[in-house]
Amino acid sequence: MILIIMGVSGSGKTCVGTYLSEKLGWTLYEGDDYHSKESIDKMARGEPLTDQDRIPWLLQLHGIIQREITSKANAIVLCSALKRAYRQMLLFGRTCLPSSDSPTAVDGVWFAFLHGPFKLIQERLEAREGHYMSAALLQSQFDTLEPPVDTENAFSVDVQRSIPEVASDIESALSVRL
Ligand SMILES: Nc1ncnc2c1ncn2[C@@H]1O[C@H](COP(=O)(O)OP(=O)(O)OP(=O)(O)O)[C@@H](O)[C@H]1O
Ligand SMILES: O=C(O)[C@H](O)[C@@H](O)[C@H](O)[C@H](O)CO
Repeated sequence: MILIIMGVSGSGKTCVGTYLSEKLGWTLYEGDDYHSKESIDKMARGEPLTDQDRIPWLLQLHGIIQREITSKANAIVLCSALKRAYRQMLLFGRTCLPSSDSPTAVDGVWFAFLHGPFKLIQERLEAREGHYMSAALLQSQFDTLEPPVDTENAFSVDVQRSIPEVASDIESALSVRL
């Protein structure tokens, strides 16, 4: 089973993913670790990434997902995956381009979409310390976001709850899909 935890910056991907990885013993891949230095510097300057910035990053994560599927492992991948085309690229690599009109899924790969009100996520980002991503980029994240649809093997999780509760909601959603 591959769980891709997605959502805008500040939605809680790292906190919830780390909590779940430790609880379930699943391997955790933090998508931020695979951004280029140029992309990180760009975000640190308060500039949103473009599709071109994200493609090599998404293709790296696609390679990881493919490898984990082949080894029949359980793993958690943290990736904003804001656009449907990005999610298709995570699943199918370059072959998904141009993105098809009808998104498709891969058996055993699920997207947990962390969602919540702009103001709450903004407050959490503003309180976060030691991270290059500024709260000033949050609006561009919401502007770019295309919430996943059911045919993408996706489910939504409300982040207006504690980290353990959000994690428990993800576990419950997965348990009825296993
Ligand atoms: N459910 C929650 N309840 C309270 N605080 C939370 C919750 N989820 C995340 N936070 C806090 O919000 C901030 C952002 O969380 P986190 O870094 O996990 O988000 P992210 O989606 O990984 O962000 P990015 O994509 O920028 O890395 C952190 O300071 C974290 O402690
Ligand atoms: O797609 C993007 O714009 C980035 O992945 C952001 O969503 C992340 O929040 C960034 O990696 C900081 O962690």
